[in-house]
Amino acid sequence: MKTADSSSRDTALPARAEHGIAAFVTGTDTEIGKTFIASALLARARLRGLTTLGLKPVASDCFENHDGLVNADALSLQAQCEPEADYESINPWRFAPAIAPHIAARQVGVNLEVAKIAAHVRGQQTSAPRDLLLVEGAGGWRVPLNDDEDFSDLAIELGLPVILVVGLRLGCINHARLTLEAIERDGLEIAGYVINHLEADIEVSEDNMATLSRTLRAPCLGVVPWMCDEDLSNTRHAAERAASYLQLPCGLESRSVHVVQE
Ligand SMILES: Nc1ncnc2c1ncn2[C@@H]1O[C@H](COP(=O)(O)OP(=O)(O)OP(=O)(O)O)[C@@H](O)[C@H]1O
Ligand SMILES: C[C@H](N)[C@H](N)CCCCCC(=O)O
Ligand SMILES: [Mg+2]
Repeated sequence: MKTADSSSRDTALPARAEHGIAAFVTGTDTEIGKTFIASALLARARLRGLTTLGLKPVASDCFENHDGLVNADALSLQAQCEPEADYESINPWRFAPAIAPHIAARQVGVNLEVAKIAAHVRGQQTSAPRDLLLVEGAGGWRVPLNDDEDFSDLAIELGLPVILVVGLRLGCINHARLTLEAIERDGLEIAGYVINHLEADIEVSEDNMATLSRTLRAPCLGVVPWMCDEDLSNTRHAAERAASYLQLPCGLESRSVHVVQE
């Protein structure tokens, strides 16, 4: 049984997005919560009855499992895909070392190219269209893919609006402002930013957040608290919990309704 938002019970099917929304997820740095927030946004969409797909087209820091080389980010995004998506389509380019992807690729003789990666993403959009598609980069906005192209060029080639995840720590105000300036200068729409707490409590966090809100001229899609280890042990549950602090981008929030599975 399905229930509409604000706990009023309603068996009607959720309002579906008229057109799918796709966005590129970048961050103020590496390890600041892009995957965590992207997974939470996908979880929010899924819980509202929308179809979802999360892609991590290029990943370094991969490990071997029974399926071969896999990456934790891609697995986290895969867990939020509705309907399910196969691993290969989520993360076709994967490299073991936990280093910058262009260097990891070069070490094994692979040249990462925007045109090929963009073609893969477009192929997914066409063959498996979803209400919400999120494409996660790696590290920050200007991380290279090769000697001439950056992850930002991939977002530009795809013409995707950008979601900026701001990892709340000392230094993030500068990183967030510079990143938004760069995205604007690159001519892309900013779908919004998310403030993600990287510690239980940082000094003057309210003042930092007020400064971010004053200086980042973009919609704030949410402020996600630091979650303790017990909450993170189940990644699907953690994403669903974080989802409650977020709004979906690009008008998707108002085009969907909360659905509770019984
Ligand atoms: N709000 C939070 N509460 C608790 N842990 C968090 C939170 N946000 C992120 N983390 C943890 O911080 C680590 C880094 O987050 P995440 O992997 O999402 O970073 P990233 O920006 O995607 O990194 P990369 O550049 O490697 O893709 C992960 O272990 C994640 O579970
Ligand atoms: C391995 C790591 N966690 C990320 N996936 C890749 C981060 C690349 C950062 C490159 C840089 O800006 O120096
Ligand atoms: Mg990540």
